[in-house]
Amino acid sequence: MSSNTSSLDYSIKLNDGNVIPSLALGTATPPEEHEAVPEAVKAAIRAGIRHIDTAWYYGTEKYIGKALKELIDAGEIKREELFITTKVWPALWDRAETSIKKSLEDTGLEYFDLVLQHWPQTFKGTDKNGLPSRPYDENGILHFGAGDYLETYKQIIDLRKRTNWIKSVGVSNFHIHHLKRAIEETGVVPAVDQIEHHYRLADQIGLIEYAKSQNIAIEAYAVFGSSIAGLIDEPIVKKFADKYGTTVNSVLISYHVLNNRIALARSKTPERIEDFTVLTPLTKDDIEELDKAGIENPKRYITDDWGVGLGFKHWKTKYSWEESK
Ligand SMILES: NC(=O)C1=CN([C@@H]2O[C@H](COP(=O)(O)OP(=O)(O)OC[C@H]3O[C@@H](n4cnc5c(N)ncnc54)[C@H](O)[C@@H]3O)[C@@H](O)[C@H]2O)C=CC1
Ligand SMILES: O=C1O[C@H](CO)[C@@H](O)[C@@H]1O
Repeated sequence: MSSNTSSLDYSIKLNDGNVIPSLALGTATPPEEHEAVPEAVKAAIRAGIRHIDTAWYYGTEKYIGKALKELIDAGEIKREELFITTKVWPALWDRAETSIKKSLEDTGLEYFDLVLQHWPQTFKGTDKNGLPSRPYDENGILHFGAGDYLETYKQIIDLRKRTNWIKSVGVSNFHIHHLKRAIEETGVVPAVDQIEHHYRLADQIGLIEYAKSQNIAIEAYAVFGSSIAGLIDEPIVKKFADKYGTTVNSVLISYHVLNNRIALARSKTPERIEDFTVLTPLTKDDIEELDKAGIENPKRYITDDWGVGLGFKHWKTKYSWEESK
């Protein structure tokens, strides 16, 4: 690896032959920050990032679309140079076509490079605003188990055959048993599994090994510790940033990129987004040290377990457990 290698130089060939850039800008942004999304997307693309991760659920697709249109119209970038991912949310589990159509309309795109099933879960009903988002009832219970979760993956596969909307098909938050079932029942191995992963989430190691055995690429989310940026101030991360003269953002991204995983990273600050592209040349020993620290002190930031068995045992979400059976 030369000293001027950048995380932008890394990409992965998916099991369907398509190539995915190893670094993506994440866009799961709180509503009060949606207006900042176009500038973040523009900053990312201007910094050389070619991969944008979004989802119907995030409500940010029209803001992404605005930025893309501006850059494409100005001749700064071509659509085919970008890799854009969307996802189908569990409340739309049996309406993948509706979901993807809306995502296409909002982004103004003609196709997505990757469409993921967001969770191996199905929700019933709508929220208090009438939206199929997180449909908690008046007692604060989220009713899930509306149908067979695999229906969503099957519908996305079918849509790829019937339309020109989708290049690659994948899943998110699937554990080993979900992946096995998806492969057995459809014969289509997901191109990626997008999961929470960082050095403090040691319980993903088995899943990652299984994915590798099936040639499923791993996309890591919450690489900075999600919305609370919980990993940014960790002394061990700072230590490696200081050792290599880089930033904590660069260390946390490089941990994945150097391990052949895709890192999804979010910020609305252009200077930080530029730091995402800097590679920290972590050695095998550095990575082992990070892994060891995580095994000793594990942490999961996204606690929407919804009974899908991701291994997080310490969080009480308001769901009706009975309905998941
Ligand atoms: N498939 C799924 O279920 C999920 C997918 N995702 C995807 O992954 C992306 C990344 O994950 P996120 O949860 O957004 O979190 P993240 O781990 O990328 O952290 C984002 C937060 O860190 C802050 N931050 C970044 N650098 C910082 C610094 N140097 N100092 C202080 N704060 C800093 C940002 O302002 C933001 O609040 C999402 O945006 C989304 O695209 C995220 C969660 C779940
Ligand atoms: O993608 C997602 O983002 C939210 C929170 O960041 C999470 O619930 C969902 O899976």
